[in-house]
Amino acid sequence: MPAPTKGRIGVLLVNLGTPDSPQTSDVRRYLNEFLTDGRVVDMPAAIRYPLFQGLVVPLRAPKSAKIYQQLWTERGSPLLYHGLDLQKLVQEQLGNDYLVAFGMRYQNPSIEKALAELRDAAVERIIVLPLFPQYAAASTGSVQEKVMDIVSKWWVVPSISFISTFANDPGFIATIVELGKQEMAKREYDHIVFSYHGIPERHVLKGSQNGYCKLGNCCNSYNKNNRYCYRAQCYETSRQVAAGLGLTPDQYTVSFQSRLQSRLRDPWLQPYTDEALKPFPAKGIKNVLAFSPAFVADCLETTIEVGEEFKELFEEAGGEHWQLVPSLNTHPTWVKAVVDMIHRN
Ligand SMILES: C=CC1=C(C)c2cc3[nH]c(cc4nc(cc5[nH]c(cc1n2)c(C)c5CCC(=O)O)C(CCC(=O)O)=C4C)c(C)c3C=C
Ligand SMILES: [Fe+2]
Ligand SMILES: [Fe+2]
Repeated sequence: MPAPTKGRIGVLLVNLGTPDSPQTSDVRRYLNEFLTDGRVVDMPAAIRYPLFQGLVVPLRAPKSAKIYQQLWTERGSPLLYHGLDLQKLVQEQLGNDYLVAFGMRYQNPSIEKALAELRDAAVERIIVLPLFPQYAAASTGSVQEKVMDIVSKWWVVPSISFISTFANDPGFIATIVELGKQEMAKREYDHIVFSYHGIPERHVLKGSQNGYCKLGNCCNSYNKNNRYCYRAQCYETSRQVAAGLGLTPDQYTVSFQSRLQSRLRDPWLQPYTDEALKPFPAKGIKNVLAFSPAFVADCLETTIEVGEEFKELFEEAGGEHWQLVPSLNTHPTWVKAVVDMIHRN
């Protein structure tokens, strides 16, 4: 009997999500879905839903909508169109043996729709690449949970694998180094900042395997004990990029941004970027180059928070030049890095 012909391999690229439009109603819908995810806000559901849907989101949505209006382009949200462009380029390079779909964890295009495309094409197996370089239970973990939730309800459950972290992937690092070198060729910088999306310290401790991670020196090396520790991965990405740029440890700072202020005042990973940059000018650091290596595409957290808000804070503190390095977006080295990760999987 002839062996069945080989099927196509399904690839699912997933990013976090963005509102359908910058109107308050769409931002509210997005934030409601995002902030009631138990992996993002890890409170009991009986408190999380009324607190966030009833109080936090209604207050936050109009303010966030104004920021999204600043970010929005003719093509819509950068996180979305860069994702769709990446999908197209990766598909072209992988060729017809693969089918590449793109989905968002929150809002659209949904993961349900993207997975249905792969199922309808009868792919042989599925490789899922959450587009978060450093594993966090709130980002990568949430995508994994959602994908497993959906696929587990299919009558035929295909083989499925996840690329859970690429914090030190050579192609990922090489792209950031290339982008950094381009900026460093234009002018001299006194200092480099690697600003990562923050998470509550509690999330790091909850994810600590064998009690290894204690928010101390444990994260200073990246090893089999802290492979999925978000903080250790952020340091690892920074070390690798710094090595590629020929920086010594005193020439760069690793810090964390975007903390969700709450009355609970639970600590997030520190130092906080907005606080870390303020003393720079007084120390003679007047020109700063800032990287956002937790994001593979430009979004609110890079363009607005790092590119505009931190720049303003830095200048208010006496700084002269604050420059954001653009995200990887569809840089050819990054597209190839994604293709290589899929081939290796
Ligand atoms: C890099 C991966 C991300 C992690 C980890 C993460 C954790 C996390 N985020 C929030 C709260 C918010 N994040 C928001 C925006 C946002 N977050 C990520 C990525 C990670 N978040 C991205 C790519 C974006 C940008 C989306 C875009 O449309 O451009 C927002 C919304 C913006 C706002 O209203 O200010 C919130 C809120 C928490 C609480 C958290 C971990 C616990
Ligand atoms: Fe976030
Ligand atoms: Fe750690």
